Amino acid sequence: MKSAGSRFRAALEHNQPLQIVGTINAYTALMAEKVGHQAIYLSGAGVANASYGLPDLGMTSLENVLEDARRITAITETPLLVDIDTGWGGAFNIARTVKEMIRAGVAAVHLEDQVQQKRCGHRPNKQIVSKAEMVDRIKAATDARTDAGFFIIARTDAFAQEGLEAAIERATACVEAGADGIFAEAVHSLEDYQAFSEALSVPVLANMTEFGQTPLFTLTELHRAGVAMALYPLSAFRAMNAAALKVYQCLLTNGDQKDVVADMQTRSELYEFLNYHDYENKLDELFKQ
Ligand SMILES: C[C@](O)(C(=O)O)[C@H](CC(=O)O)C(=O)O
Ligand SMILES: [Mg+2]
Repeated sequence: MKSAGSRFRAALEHNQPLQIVGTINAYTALMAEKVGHQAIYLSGAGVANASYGLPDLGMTSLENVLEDARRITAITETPLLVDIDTGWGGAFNIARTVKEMIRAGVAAVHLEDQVQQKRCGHRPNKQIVSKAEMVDRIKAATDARTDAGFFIIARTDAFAQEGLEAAIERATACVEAGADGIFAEAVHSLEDYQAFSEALSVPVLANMTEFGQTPLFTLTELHRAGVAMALYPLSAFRAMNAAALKVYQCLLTNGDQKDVVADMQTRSELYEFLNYHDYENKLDELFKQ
């Protein structure tokens, strides 16, 4: 079996752009895999929000994110991209983060140039570290690779503060430092993506997060702009949250769930994704009366 990183590289080669979908937990990863997605994502915001009920402000740790990543890699071979925020510290911490991610069966990570007290990329008043410091982060990450296939994406949040040219310059420096891909965060237009992809020799990632700074471009539009990876970090999570809220409100208001049963995934659908019957048959076979 090829390493997770090599599987990610293969998926990237065969899908242009490669859709990378957020899977907030192991079960949603199973659903994404079974409907045919080739790459999945563990969002930093998602771990903070869903697993800890916290905002995406750099409050979760390496161990917190690893725990959620391991649950996903234990159940699916679909390559997983993980958001490692700022890498959780200096060069040695970043090296340890990369090694632990590889050990956990993760295929790829993105490491960003915000200060440790980071914010969501689509919020105002983000602060970034110097280009030199970001290059050091990337060098620490690429040097720590214990699997040559492991895919390291440098994310730059520089566009918001410093504009397109400076952001491309920073991205170029990250590529020179060994980054395998560039995540151009919170850019505004297809022309911006085009400029990144034309200037860089590595695949560019576009973040199609909803309710942010970037319009929700189609896959065809992104392809034309030279984008290689399209990320949907929290799309399913946002939809799940709205559905759950509706159920909680309905139970309170109506005193029963009849009005929302039609919105629910059925027991048999759930069992299908879980391969439930295979497990049950095995049990019957092993413990025949
Ligand atoms: C991609 C991201 O880093 C994430 O953690 O999922 C977020 C997504 C979001 O908050 O919409 C980001 O873009 O900063
Ligand atoms: Mg994030």
